[in-house]
Amino acid sequence: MQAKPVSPPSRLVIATRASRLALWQAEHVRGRLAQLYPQCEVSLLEMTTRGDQILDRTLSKVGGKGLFVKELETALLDGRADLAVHSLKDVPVDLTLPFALTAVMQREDPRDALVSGQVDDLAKLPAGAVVGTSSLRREAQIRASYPHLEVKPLRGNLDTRLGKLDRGEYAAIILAAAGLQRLGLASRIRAYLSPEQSLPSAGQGALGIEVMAERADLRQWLAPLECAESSLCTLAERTVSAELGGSCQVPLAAYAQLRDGVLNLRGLVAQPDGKTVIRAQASGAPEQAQALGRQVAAQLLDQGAREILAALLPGHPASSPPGQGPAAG
Ligand SMILES: NCc1[nH]cc(CCC(=O)O)c1CC(=O)O
Repeated sequence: MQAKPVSPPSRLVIATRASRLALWQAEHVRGRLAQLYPQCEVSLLEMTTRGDQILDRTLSKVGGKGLFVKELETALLDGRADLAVHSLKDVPVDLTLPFALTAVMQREDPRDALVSGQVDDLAKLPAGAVVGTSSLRREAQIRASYPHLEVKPLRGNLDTRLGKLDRGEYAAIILAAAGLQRLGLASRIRAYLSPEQSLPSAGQGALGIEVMAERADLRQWLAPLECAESSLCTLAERTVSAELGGSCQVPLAAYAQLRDGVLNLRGLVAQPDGKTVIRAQASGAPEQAQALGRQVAAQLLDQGAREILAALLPGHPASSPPGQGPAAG
């Protein structure tokens, strides 16, 4: 039986954070929707989230899970907005009913980027030079490769972070290439870090659209925004995070690529000081995205991630020996 066709929407409201990057992303979705549904009036509902307000501490210490997402979800719940646009890497892996991640859009550049007034390579910085990032994932990978550098926290939106670099507080900073490119700031990028140098975060560079799961109408309207390849790659990546507990208090990276019909997934767990870095990878059919994610997570745990997680997150299920945690879902 065919699904009953729904008439196109006459009005859609997009919930978004009010940062310049978030607004660019929401406008991007608005543009796509305007093309698909020319009769539809699409507007933005700008919101400030806890993640935007807390600037004095690193998010990992605040317990960052969903900090950029929660407020937008209240707008979906009470009907002020129909959809929320997120950077996928900020969307918790345990997002669950009544909400649903309904579309992952085509991923742009997933890489981390080096921004600096001084060098185009971290290796060229003198001992003790200060590198800015608040991501434990970036910090651990920098410390592992460049133990002579100092890593200091760097918070705030993109403009704030670049301002701090320009005022000389850091010799270099690391940011997601996608954010800089979206805001027309690609000229600030001095070098792109390869996945070998800095394995990206699960979902980095992709946008995710969240709705109330019950809105079947919306899910049908938004389906054309979905990118099958980005969806499979980020599903594999997010499965790694989910299996390892999905915390941003752990240096954790996962990056998948689809090439010639084969999905290749890499994962990494590290100690924040970079003294131990554990890597795993697996390849298979794209339909196996979730299985590959579980496989990479299991390899990481077996190779020592379990001890790292146990030290960083005492009592977490992923840190207990096999068989003692809850069944993986
Ligand atoms: N954690 C904040 C955040 N969330 C998404 C991006 C960049 C855009 C993206 O990855 O899609 C950034 C900034 C950064 O990491 O430099």
